[in-house]
Amino acid sequence: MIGVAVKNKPALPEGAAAKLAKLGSATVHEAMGRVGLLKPYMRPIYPGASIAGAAVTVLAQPGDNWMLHVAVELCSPGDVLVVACTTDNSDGMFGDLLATSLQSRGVVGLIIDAGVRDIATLQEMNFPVWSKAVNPRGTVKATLGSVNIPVVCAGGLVTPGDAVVSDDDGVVIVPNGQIAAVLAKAEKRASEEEGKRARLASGELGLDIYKMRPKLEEAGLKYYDSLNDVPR
Ligand SMILES: O=C([O-])CC(=O)C(=O)O
Ligand SMILES: [Mg+2]
Repeated sequence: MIGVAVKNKPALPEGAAAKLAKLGSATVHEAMGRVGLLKPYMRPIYPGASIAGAAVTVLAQPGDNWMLHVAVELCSPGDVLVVACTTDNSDGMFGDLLATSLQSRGVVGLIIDAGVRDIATLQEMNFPVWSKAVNPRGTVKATLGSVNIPVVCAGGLVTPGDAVVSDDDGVVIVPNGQIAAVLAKAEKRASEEEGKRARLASGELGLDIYKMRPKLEEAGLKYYDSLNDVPR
């Protein structure tokens, strides 16, 4: 689907973005049933950023950032721009000028399965980007793609209005219709982790907390006092 720009998309449930950002990509991905992650080559351009928001999607052509300019107008406060390419590309499609434009519309970050440049300025601006590459190589504005259609970005399906959760660990996509259920599961998981963290900090072993000893024994694990005692 090329040459299409869709103006509207579903909103996130009220308050979901802040909760998802706080829970983080690892907990949200586990709560989804260990799915939803983009490929781990998608790295933040600086550490410490943690965002969640509604996806505005772009399908761009390699070496061409024309559709990013089309997308800016279709973004609303709290959105995250998600850029996929019709074929593999790592050119520097995005920099501080486009970021200035997105920030003026309240966009909280960019996920791009291609390259980004001007990263020192992006860090100063507090505009986080997760990308495949950092690359000063510039792009043209010559070939149509699309905005706000379903795209595959870094191996993950992203539909406009899905929740994007990104932090130092990576990027996870939560389909819009699953957000409430995933939030409930993720919050339960986070509170259970708090209890576990306190027990581990006090020196209790995961082996005991998770009742692993009988299963390890059943699987055949044997302890020896010294390497010399091991039959061979
Ligand atoms: O202008 C471009 O093509 C990308 C860029 O560097 C910017 O947005 O600052
Ligand atoms: Mg620039």
